[in-house]
Amino acid sequence: MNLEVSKITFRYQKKEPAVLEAFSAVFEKGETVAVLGPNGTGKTTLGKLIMGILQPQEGSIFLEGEDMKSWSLAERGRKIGYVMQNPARQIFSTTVREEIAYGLEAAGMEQETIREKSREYLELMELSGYEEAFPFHLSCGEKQRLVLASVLAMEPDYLLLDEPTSSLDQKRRRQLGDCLERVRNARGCGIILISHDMEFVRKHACRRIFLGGRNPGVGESGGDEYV
Ligand SMILES: Nc1ncnc2c1ncn2[C@@H]1O[C@H](COP(=O)(O)OP(=O)(O)OP(=O)(O)O)[C@@H](O)[C@H]1O
Repeated sequence: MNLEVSKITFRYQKKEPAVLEAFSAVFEKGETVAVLGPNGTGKTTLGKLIMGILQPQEGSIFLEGEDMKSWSLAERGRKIGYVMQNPARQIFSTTVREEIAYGLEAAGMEQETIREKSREYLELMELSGYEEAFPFHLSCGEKQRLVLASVLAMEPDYLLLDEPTSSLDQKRRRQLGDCLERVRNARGCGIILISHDMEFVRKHACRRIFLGGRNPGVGESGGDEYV
């Protein structure tokens, strides 16, 4: 059971150097893999390729052995919950309640289940009481937590989190870390964590992949891969 990125090459412009060249990686269910590297080394690009927002010029991405090339964004999104680097970009409803319910409704869940899941995940992200709030009036950290709540509520097989702690205070980072451990342990969720937050990575990642060569500030561990 895994998500396999196989020899992908991607460039934004034909004549420019490739951001990723023949890049391969395997992300197993039940493990948290951190994707690290200096600014501009292609971490967010890799996330967008996995989600199908970008298409590689070469190579393929397989989910449980199946090439996702022809999958729609929605099909990928049901399997892989994605929290963008700037989560405000993925909020489009006019209330917090509608935002979290949107994906659950699209997945055909009963209204009662939607209410229960919304309550559970808003509470988990400490957003109870914000149900009628206009999401664009929330603080950065609250928006990030709303997107996390919406994505977690879908209980996807994989989570792809691009800088999920960037707007969170220490307490919320800890809560997110605990929550990721829970979804990994309880449901065997595979977690891909794009992050510069080394404390968070050290604590929660089982394995680390470095883009753009070695990162001397980090210290090596047995499972590190340098690409
Ligand atoms: N839409 C785009 N068009 C052209 N070039 C782009 C585009 N998006 C990103 N790039 C370039 O691709 C390279 C990789 O960008 P990317 O955002 O994937 O890096 P990153 O490792 O996530 O960086 P950071 O750590 O700063 O978030 C950078 O040189 C960036 O300028």
